[in-house]
Amino acid sequence: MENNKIDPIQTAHVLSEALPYIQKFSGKTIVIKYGGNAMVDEDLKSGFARDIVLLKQVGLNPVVVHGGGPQIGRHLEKLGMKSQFVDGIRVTDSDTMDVVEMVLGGLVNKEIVSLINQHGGSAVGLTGKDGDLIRAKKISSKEAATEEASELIDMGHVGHVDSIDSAVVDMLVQGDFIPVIAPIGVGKDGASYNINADLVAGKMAEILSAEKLLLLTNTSGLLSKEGELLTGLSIDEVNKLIDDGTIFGGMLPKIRCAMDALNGGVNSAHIIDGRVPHVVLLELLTDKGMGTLLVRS
Ligand SMILES: Nc1ncnc2c1ncn2[C@@H]1O[C@H](COP(=O)(O)OP(=O)(O)O)[C@@H](O)[C@H]1O
Ligand SMILES: CC(=O)N[C@@H](CCC(=O)OP(=O)(O)O)C(=O)O
Repeated sequence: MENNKIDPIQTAHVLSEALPYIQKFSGKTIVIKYGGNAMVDEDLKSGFARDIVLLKQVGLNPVVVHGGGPQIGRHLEKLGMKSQFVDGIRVTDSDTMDVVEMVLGGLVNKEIVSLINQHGGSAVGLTGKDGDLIRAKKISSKEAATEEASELIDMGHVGHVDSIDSAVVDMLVQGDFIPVIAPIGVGKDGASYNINADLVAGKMAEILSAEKLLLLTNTSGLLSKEGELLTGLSIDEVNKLIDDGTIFGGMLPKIRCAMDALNGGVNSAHIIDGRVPHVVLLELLTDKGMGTLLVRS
C-alpha cells in the first residue's frame, strides 16, 4: 500500500512539470548510453526499459547504446580467461573477442530489447555489423599507449569508430522502433572489433545530431578528489581534471567521448547515476537536473 502515502496532488504536479520538457524534446533524438555498471538489479533494469518506452510514447526518439563490461568480465572469469585493461580499455585477443561478441551482441543486447518490448515498446537490437552500422579500425599500440607504460601493447581486436552509417538506425526510428545498439564494430575485412561503449554512444549522438547524450554509470556524476559532485564543466576545466588525475580509468573514455560529442554539435552531455531509479525521466522530464552536465565552453 506504498502508493497510499504519495500525495496525489504532488503526483499531478510532477506529471504537469513534464509538459514543457515533452514539448521541447518532442521529435528530438536522445542517445542514452546504458553502462554495464548501471545494470545492477532486475527492478532497475525493468525501470530503465519502462522509462525508454515512456520517452518514445511522448514523442522523443531514444536510441540506446549499451555496454556490459562487468558482464563480459564475469563470463571471461567463468571460462578461466583473464582481462587486462589499459586506461579503462580491455585488451581483446581473438578468444576474448568471441566472448565479447556473445555477451554484448547476444545476452546483454537481447535482455534490454526484451525488457523494452515487455513494457510495450518495439525495440530492435543491433550490433555495428547490422546494416554496416559501425565501421571500426583497429587501435594501434601507439594510440593505446599510456605515459607510464614502458612498452607498447597490442590491443588485439580493440577498435575505434572509423565511420557510422546511420541508415539502419534512421529507418528504425522512422518506423517507431527503438534501436538498441551493442558496441561492436566491423573492419573492412569483416573482422569484429570491441569498441568502448562510451565511444560508440558519443559518435552515434554526433552522427544522429542528437539533442542530448546521457551516459548512465555507477557514480552520481563526475566527482572531485574530495568526492564532491562537479557540474557545468567546460572542456578546459575537464582537461585540467584529466591532467591532475581526478579523472581516471573508465571515466576517461566517458569524458572524452562526451567532449567530442559536444564539439560535434550535440547540445548537452550528462553523466548520471544509473543506480537511481528513473534517473532518465528525472534528467529529461523534470526540473531536477541530475549528475554532471558538460558544456562546450
Ligand atoms: N572523477 C571521477 N568521478 C567519478 N568516477 C570516476 C572518476 N574518475 C574515475 N572514475 C571511475 O569511473 C567509473 C565509471 O566508469 P566505468 O566503470 O567504465 O563505468 P561504465 O561501465 O558505466 O561505463 C566510476 O565507477 C569510477 O570508479
Ligand atoms: C574496448 C573495451 O573496453 N570495450 C568494452 C565494451 C563494453 C563496455 O564499454 O561496457 P561498459 O560501458 O559497461 O564499461 C569492454 O570490453 O568492456
